[in-house]
Amino acid sequence: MKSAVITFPGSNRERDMMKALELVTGKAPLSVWHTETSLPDVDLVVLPGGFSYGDYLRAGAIAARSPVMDAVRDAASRGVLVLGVCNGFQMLTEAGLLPGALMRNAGLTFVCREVKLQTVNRTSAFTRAFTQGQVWRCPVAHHDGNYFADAETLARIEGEGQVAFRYADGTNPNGSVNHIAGVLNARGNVLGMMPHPENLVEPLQGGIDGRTLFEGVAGLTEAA
Ligand SMILES: NC(=O)CC[C@H](N)C(=O)O
Repeated sequence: MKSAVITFPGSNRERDMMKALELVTGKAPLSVWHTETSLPDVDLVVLPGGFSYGDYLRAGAIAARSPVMDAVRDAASRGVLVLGVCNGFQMLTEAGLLPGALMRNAGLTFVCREVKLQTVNRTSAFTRAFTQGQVWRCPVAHHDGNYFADAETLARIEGEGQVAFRYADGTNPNGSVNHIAGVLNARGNVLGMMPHPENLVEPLQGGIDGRTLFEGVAGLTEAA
């Protein structure tokens, strides 16, 4: 599987993401700077976490207007897989590639801890390697992770199965509506999520729960 990770000014999880992808897929991703106007021919494009443009204006808002985002939009429309983690999720909502918005955490503080996620839709490449309803561990680190969508949008994404992950076991760290931690586009090839699966892929990190997502993307395993 060929992948590319886009770095923006202020990204800080791009290396973690590249290491996780190489570890799980056996192939090093390409690194793309945000000023590029085209993308290499890849199966997966990743917008990593961080503090692009210092989170000025709104987290992800300025990066969402980067030159490379037109190429990301084009890739998504062609069915290429696009994954946005944390700041990347914020960029995808700001770019209109995913519904809803990420607001300031309900507790108004930065949260850096481990949460439990439940996989509630396993029809996408990102979620197919999980079992239905699987609860898994994943770290979060953000101050704007409070997912919100208006009532109409919420009813639509819930009805269409676009909610990929929910915070489970009372671990919602930010007040997200319906405990939503990850959202798919209608076609299922774009996923945004606040937690960081790339930070739980080898025993040295305290667990390997995050590997399942990358295995699904790479088509390595598919749960029954
Ligand atoms: N780890 C991250 O990507 C953080 C995203 C963003 N800067 C926030 O704090 O909400």
